[in-house]
Amino acid sequence: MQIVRAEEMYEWDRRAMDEYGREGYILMENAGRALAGRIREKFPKDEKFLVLIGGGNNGGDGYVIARILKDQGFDVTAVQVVPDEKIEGDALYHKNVYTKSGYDLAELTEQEWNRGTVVIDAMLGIGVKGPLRPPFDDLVRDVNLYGMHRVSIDIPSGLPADEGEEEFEAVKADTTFIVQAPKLSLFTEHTSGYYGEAEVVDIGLPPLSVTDPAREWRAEEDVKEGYPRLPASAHKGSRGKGLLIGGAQMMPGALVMAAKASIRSGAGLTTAATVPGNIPSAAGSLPEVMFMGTEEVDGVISGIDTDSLTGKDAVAAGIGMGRKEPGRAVMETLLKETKVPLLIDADGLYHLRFLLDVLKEREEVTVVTPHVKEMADLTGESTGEVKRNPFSISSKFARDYGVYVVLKGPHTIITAPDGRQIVESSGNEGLAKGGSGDVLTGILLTMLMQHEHPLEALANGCFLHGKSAELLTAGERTVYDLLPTDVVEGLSSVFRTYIKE
Ligand SMILES: NC(=O)C1=CN([C@@H]2O[C@H](COP(=O)(O)OP(=O)(O)OC[C@H]3O[C@@H](n4cnc5c(N)ncnc54)[C@H](O)[C@@H]3O)[C@@H](O)[C@H]2O)[C@@H](O)CC1
Ligand SMILES: [K+]
Repeated sequence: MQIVRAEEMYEWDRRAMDEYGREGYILMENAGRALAGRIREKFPKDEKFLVLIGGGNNGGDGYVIARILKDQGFDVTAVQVVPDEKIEGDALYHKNVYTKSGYDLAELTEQEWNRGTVVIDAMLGIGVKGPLRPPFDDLVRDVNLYGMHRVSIDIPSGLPADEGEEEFEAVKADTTFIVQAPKLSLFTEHTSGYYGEAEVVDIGLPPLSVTDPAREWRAEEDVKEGYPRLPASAHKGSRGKGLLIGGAQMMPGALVMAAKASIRSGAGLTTAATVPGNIPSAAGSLPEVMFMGTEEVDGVISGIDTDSLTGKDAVAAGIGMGRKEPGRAVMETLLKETKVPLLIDADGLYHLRFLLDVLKEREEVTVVTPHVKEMADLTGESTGEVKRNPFSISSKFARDYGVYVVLKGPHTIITAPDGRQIVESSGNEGLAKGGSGDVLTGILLTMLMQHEHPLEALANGCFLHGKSAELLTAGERTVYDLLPTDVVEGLSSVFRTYIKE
């Protein structure tokens, strides 16, 4: 499903009207009808609806919804919250249809606030700009104050559609019925909570009017269809030979988790390169993995034999390797000498910020997998800026350095060097734990070896990781006790449920 900025949504509407012959009032009728249909399915007939109608096309949707619910015998009070002269164009057309149907508009009194059980918020849509002006400022506060179920149309009134805005006041919806396509603010941390339970409603735009915004929200079906199948003749070479580099004397666990995740997600052969002192214990717990000692100074990796890169299908580096000086030279060597996809995570990202010019020179596929803080450090932005602008900041970094970016969070945003983006939303707060990222790195290493396109590889890898957590917490585990190592074991259920034919 495509994710749009407000201007892209307007462009779809414009194309539908100007190029594909749909009059604006017909689009509005279709939108309102589809939305009313979902409201009808969701709420029983004994609810008392209070529809708040604003002055733009969002209000126009409100008029259609109020009329259709009344046509169907629902108890609806409709209130136009702006003066008559503000209602124009398609919204005015539908206001007239509403009144000609014999339906009244009410004044918004204390009694109406108290009588309603469901408020339909059709006050402001994606056209909101700047701080709320009267009467919307008070109305938004009132909607949030009264104890009705709050249903927002398209977007909670007052909420920006796009990323970036820091200050706003908005309806805190319980349910939002989004028109046609999710907007960016559904995915940014400071705004997503306002949507409540969000559902996208298809309003039937002509398919040709829908242009590709190059931003996609992944659904389970996409993963199932796109996942590469293993040929019956699969051997370890066709599943991929991966190299993981990381771990320091005091941090053996990260590499062990990543290596285990890599083989559990289907790698043909995984080699783990780490400081020699860690190998006996790690090898004991992972008999399927090959181990290789690196050069070592003060308990951290200080050099790697570049021959070990030969014959590998992908390399992942940086987890648990520490931030001491010698690591930087190791990362520099890897950036220069790795001729296959190279994934950089964790402490590797710390070193990378001093090696951005080397990164820019690198020609082969490179993947960085930062969380918000690491992204902030890489780009020099504050964490607040990254949280508010995850789409554009990822996109800029990906384009500037020609890399794939996996910006990890409740909605992970995966960006290709050409700016194409996929949002993967599976997973839950049980994953917010040390070690989760290491497991993801192991999975992504395997995915990079098995998929033709890195963007697909990364999206599917994030899906496996997130779904594993979801399936586990739907069963024996909870978000409190879920461990990264459980997520590795949970991969079996994800493959069985979603991938296996
Ligand atoms: N053909 C179309 O145009 C369609 C429009 N749709 C609906 O139309 C909406 C967008 O319509 P509009 O572009 O008219 O925009 P809105 O309905 O979001 O709002 C525009 C109105 O809000 C006022 N406003 C903006 N910022 C304000 C602020 N800070 N304080 C107070 N008032 C403010 C403006 O003066 C204007 O009257 C979508 O969200 C969607 O609900 C959908 O029905 C799909 C079809
Ligand atoms: K709204």
